[in-house]
Amino acid sequence: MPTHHGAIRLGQNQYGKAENRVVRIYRDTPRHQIRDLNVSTALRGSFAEAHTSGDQQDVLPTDTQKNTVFAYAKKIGVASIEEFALALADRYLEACPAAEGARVEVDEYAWDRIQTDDPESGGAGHDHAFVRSGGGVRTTVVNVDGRGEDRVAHVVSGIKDLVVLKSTGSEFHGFLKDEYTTLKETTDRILATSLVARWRYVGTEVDWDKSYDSIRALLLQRFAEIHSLALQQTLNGMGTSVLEQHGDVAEIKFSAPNKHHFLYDLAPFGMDNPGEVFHAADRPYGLIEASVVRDEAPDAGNAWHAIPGFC
Ligand SMILES: O=c1[nH]c(=O)c2[nH]c(=O)[nH]c2[nH]1
Repeated sequence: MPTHHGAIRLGQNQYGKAENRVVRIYRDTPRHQIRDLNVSTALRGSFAEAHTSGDQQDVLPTDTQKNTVFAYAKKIGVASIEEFALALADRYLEACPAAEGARVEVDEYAWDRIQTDDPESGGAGHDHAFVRSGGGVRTTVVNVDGRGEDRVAHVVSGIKDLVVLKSTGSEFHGFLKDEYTTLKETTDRILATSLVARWRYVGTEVDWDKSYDSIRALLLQRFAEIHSLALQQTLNGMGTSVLEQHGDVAEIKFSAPNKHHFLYDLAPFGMDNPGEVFHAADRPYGLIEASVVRDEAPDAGNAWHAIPGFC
């Protein structure tokens, strides 16, 4: 048995209610609106006693955190996931004096109106029937430290599960080779990924929905436009465009599995295969992670606290 020296103490900790699935319907007119959320909350601060002696007097229960999410969906509504998360974080810090910081993560699932042939809808879709949209899950992670004059708020928003593919316009060649290299060089391959992108805002005076729609559209546009020499180069190009066009974004991080599509060998069946039939390999996948940052960006502080999956 090795001998270990030194005192043993409680390390970093936080606690909250994960994955509150709250759906807010706006039904003030016959044309309903929906905001469909997955909200996770966590408090950090002076909670040592809860872990050591088991004294819970400073602990705002996770059950209360959950109730607050649902109560706030009614009380203040969901103007945007960022506004909702910021309001919740401030509320938890007000309600729980021992908390020094609050982290609220919100995913939002988008719904489209179902298109019917009803002439009255004028092609604008049904008033109260929806179909879940593909095309990525909107995310935000809000961290608020302190209260009043000492309050510091960080917002990292993003998109995940954005599955995109180019059937040409992607090359990969000129790479380093050793005795284990078998990969063939190519000037025409499929490029596909399930993108996660998260970007950090400089402040909180942002038109959140507009900014999200614009960055999402820009990411897709640049993925389509950039003639890819590697997924790395595509990600850097996408991130650079976001920072160029959005002065309120300090940095953007990507995590992108390279969803390999291998040309299937049809020669045994006497057929050629000029980029037509592929095996979509599930795993292993190349995992490409990159961030693009603005030199003079303010310090990230706790902005990336407990966001896994990025380098
Ligand atoms: O876009 C790519 N980047 C890589 O680093 C890589 N490595 C590899 O085998 N294929 C690819 N494709």
